[in-house]
Amino acid sequence: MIFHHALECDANPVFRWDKNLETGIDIIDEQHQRLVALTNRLAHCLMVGSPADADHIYADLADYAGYHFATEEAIWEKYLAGDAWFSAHQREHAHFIPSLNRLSGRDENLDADQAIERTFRFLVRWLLCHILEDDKKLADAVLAIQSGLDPKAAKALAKSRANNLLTVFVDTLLNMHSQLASRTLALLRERAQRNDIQNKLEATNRELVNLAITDQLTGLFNRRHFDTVLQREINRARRQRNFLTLIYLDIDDFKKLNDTYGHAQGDLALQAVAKVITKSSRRSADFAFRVGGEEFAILLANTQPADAEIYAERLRLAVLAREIPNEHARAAPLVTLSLGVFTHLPSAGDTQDLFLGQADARLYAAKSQGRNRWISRLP
Ligand SMILES: Nc1nc2c(ncn2[C@@H]2O[C@H](COP(=O)(O)OP(=O)(O)OP(=O)(O)O)[C@@H](O)[C@H]2O)c(=O)[nH]1
Repeated sequence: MIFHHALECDANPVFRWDKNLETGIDIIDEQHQRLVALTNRLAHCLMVGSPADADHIYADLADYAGYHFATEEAIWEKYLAGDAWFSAHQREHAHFIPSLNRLSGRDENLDADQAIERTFRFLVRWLLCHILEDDKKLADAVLAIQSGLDPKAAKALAKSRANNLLTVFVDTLLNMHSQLASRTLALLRERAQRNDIQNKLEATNRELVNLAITDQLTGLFNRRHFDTVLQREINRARRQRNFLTLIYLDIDDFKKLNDTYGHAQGDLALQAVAKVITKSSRRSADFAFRVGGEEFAILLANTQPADAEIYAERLRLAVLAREIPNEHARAAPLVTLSLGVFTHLPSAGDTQDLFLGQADARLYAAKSQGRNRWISRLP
C-alpha cells in the first residue's frame, strides 16, 4: 500500500522508496514510507528552509519514529514476547531517537553542508539497515506464525530467507544509485544550461560596459572613459617610473568644414580621422579617445619624449595624406590637425589637471603658430 504525502520534495526525493523495503505487513510498510517521506522533507528543508522549520521536522521525525516503534513492538510482542530477536530490536529502537537528537543539535566543527550530509548518511543508513536486516526478518517470522508455524520454525524460516540479504541490499542500493545517477545527469544538464545563460549574461554585460565607454560616432573611447584611464595611467607610470604622453589634438577649422559641406560630411571627416588615429596606435598600451566635438586625446604609455614627437608627426602626415577637403581652412585646403604633445615622468602629487593643462597649452600654441603642426615644448 502506498502512503501519499503531497509535498514538493516527494517529486524529487533524496531517498526514494524501494519495493525491497516492503515487509509484507501493511501498517508497518505505511509507517516506514511515512518515515522516508519525513526524511526527504527534512533533506529539502535543511537545504532550502529555515533552521526553525528544520527543527520542527526533526521533532516530527522523532515523534513519528517513537509512535512507529511502539506500533512495531506491539506486533512483535504479540507473537515473539520474550524472544531474543524482540529484545535486540527494542534496543535498536531505543538508540535511534537519542542519535537523531544529537544530529539535530548544532556542531561547531561542521559547516552547514557537512552537517546535512552527516544527518542523511545516518538516516538513510539507519532506515535501510534497520528495515532490510531487522524489520523484514521479524515480519517474516510473524507472518509465518500467523500462517500456523510455531515460533521456532517460523524463526528458522525467516532466518533462511534472510540468507539472501546481501543480494537484496545490493539490489536496493543499485536501484537507489540508478535514481541518483539519472538525477545527477539532469543536474548536469541544468548546470550546462545555467552556464550558457551565465555566458550570455556576461557577454551582454560586456556589451553594456563597452557601450558606456565608447563614442558612438567614431568607435573610439569616450570622454567618461578618458577620465578613468588618464588617472589610472598616471598612477601606473608613477609606480613603474615610466614616461606618459598625453596628446590633445583638434581638427583645424572644423567649423568651416561643417559650414562648407554640411554636418554629415563633418561627421564623416570625424570618422576618417578616428580611423587614422586607431591605425596609428599599434601598441595595446596606447589609448585613443574622442573627448569633445572635434577634439581627441591619445595616451602613449612608456614612450620616450622624442618617440612621442615622431608619433605626432606621423599622425599629422597620415591625416593630411587622406586629403579630406576643407577648402576654407587656413593652413591647407584639407583636413589638418593641430596637436599638443606633453610627455612627462609623473611624480607624487602630479594630477590629471597637470597633464590636461600642459597638453592643452601646447595645442593652443600649435593653433596660434599657424595650425597643421604639433608642439611639444613651450617657450
Ligand atoms: N559634424 C560635426 N560637427 C561637430 C560635432 N561636434 C562639434 N562639431 C562642430 O565642430 C566645430 C568646432 O568649431 P571650433 O571650436 O570653432 O573650432 P574650429 O572651427 O575647428 O577651429 P580651430 O579649432 O580654431 O581650428 C563647431 O562648428 C561644432 O559645431 C560633431 O559631432 N559633428
